Amino acid sequence: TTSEPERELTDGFHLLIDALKLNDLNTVYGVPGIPITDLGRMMQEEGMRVLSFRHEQNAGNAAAIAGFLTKKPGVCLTVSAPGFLNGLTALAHATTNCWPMILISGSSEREVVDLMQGDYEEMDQLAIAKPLCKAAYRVLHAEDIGIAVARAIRAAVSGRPGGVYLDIPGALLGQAMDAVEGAKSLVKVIDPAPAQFPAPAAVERALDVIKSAKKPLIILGKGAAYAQADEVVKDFVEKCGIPYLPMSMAKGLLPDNHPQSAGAARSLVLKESDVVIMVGARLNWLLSHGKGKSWGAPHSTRFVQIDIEPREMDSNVEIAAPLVGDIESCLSALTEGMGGDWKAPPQDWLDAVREKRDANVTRMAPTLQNNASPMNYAGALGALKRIIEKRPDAILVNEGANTLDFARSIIDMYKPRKRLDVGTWGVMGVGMGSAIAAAVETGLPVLAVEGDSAFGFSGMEIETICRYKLPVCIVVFNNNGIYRGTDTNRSGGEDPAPTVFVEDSRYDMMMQAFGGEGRHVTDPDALTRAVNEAMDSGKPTLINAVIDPAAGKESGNIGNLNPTSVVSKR
Ligand SMILES: Nc1ncnc2c1ncn2[C@@H]1O[C@H](COP(=O)(O)OP(=O)(O)O)[C@@H](O)[C@H]1O
Ligand SMILES: Cc1ncc(Cc2csc(CCOP(=O)(O)OP(=O)(O)O)c2C)c(N)n1
Ligand SMILES: [Mg+2]
Repeated sequence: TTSEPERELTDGFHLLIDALKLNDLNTVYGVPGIPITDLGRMMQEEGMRVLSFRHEQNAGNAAAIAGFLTKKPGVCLTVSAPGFLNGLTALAHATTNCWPMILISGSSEREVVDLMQGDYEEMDQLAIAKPLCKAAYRVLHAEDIGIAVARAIRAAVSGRPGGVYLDIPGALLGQAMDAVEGAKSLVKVIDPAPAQFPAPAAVERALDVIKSAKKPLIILGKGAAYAQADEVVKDFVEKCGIPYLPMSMAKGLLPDNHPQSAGAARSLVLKESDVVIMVGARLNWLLSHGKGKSWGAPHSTRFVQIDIEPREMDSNVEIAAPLVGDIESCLSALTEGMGGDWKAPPQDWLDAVREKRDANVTRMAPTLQNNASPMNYAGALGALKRIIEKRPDAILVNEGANTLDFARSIIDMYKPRKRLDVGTWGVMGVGMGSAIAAAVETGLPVLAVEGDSAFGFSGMEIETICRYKLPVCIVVFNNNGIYRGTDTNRSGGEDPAPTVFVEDSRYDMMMQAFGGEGRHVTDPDALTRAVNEAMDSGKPTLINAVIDPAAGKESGNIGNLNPTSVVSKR
């Protein structure tokens, strides 16, 4: 009898790897452990880049930012239960910011979880993930891995991008199947984020509203940055001649020193504009929900809103001209519809905006040139502003309260997707994950400007940065505390106030512990020298920048969001 030729087999491990690689997902951010330790080793063996972190939240934040920067889902890989939960915060953060990300977590077998029999790191992860992300799937059979990965990719990048959870029970990885059948089960996703064209009637309506404006304003949001339609955005803004306000992570879509930039005249343009064109930006808390004292009289502003998500319209205030579609398609249609005889906005409006902006810039300029020691925010950030001006390709990561708010207005950006910060939530702890992903995905130098509290959330990843020898220069604005370093314990007791840290701590010495470069500076000139040296060397560097503990203010610019007690102290 002629024996059957040995059938070649594949298994869940290899099908998952092949499915990711087939779809050009070759980088994974994660923390190893049961049941995915060998998966990470095999990914590396198959030529994927596997970056191993010290905490899954930072790996997830890296995957989230990778999604924002590349328009492909960033992939985070974790163990079950606690590892999954650590990654889930980042998955929810990605979803809140409309960035594509896939969290792949190992999990326990269904039969044990559903009977709650107490497995190692047991948790009903799929159920827990569902409400916190855009889509969540579980795979039970090896032959379904191909379609599951395809679904996860399409769910992450189509329409409004977001986070997707993919649940991988341990036993799935070991499931074997015929290699030929396995290869046939894989799916290369076709056109996962299709262009979505606006309806011609919606374009007409929007143009009519814009034409009627006496004081128009464009607000560019991080959706416009994410879209990577940079030339289309620039052409639209310059053709219509309307002043624009970039939201934090949209800075650099046009250079912040562009003649139409109204960044330094934010208060005036929000209050005075009569038509506002939202481009990939939401009227959420960051824009006072489109109402109240930051804006003109109630219902006096008419909104044109460009967004891929139809349900975003009327979320906070009435939208006079909803334009549903992707940024590129919508702006191209508007630009085309403007035709050749488009009238620029009234000159008195353009003059008012420009005069206000230039007056504010002129008033601020001298404060940015001070060499005070210990430093204040303006002096330290003035130095970093001048460095970024000379290094427009560098990526700036930024988090903190005062460290965030002052940097956002002081450090101009000149190119798209160069400023990575706390996003829609205002969440602390995204710094090191963002810095690692920025360096890995772009190969460009990264300057991370961190409040000392913000740095503390993800600071252990400086070992990760040293281990992968990433070109990241971290500047810790050390004011000995959260918002300030001068708070005192109101009870008069021994313990320090909840918002202060050890005095004169030396974060630079932490970096030296892992072989990185550590510097300690107390004035802007020394800060300038240290940052330039770090960015020229490309070596992992941490600069401990001493900031006057009294220089900050509670919660930076958003202290008003804090509830206050009306009960007098007993
Ligand atoms: N390619 C795209 N085309 C159109 N809208 C997009 C695209 N990508 C994301 N968006 C939308 O952009 C908006 C981003 O808003 P938001 O995160 O509030 O920005 P910002 O905080 O900068 O104002 C979201 O409502 C999202 O649906
Ligand atoms: C996950 C999470 N936990 C707490 C908080 C609340 C917060 C907002 S800003 C901030 C740190 C501010 O201090 P820092 O030293 O970084 O900056 P500076 O003002 O220059 O001194 C905290 C703790 C948030 N936003 N997210
Ligand atoms: Mg601080």
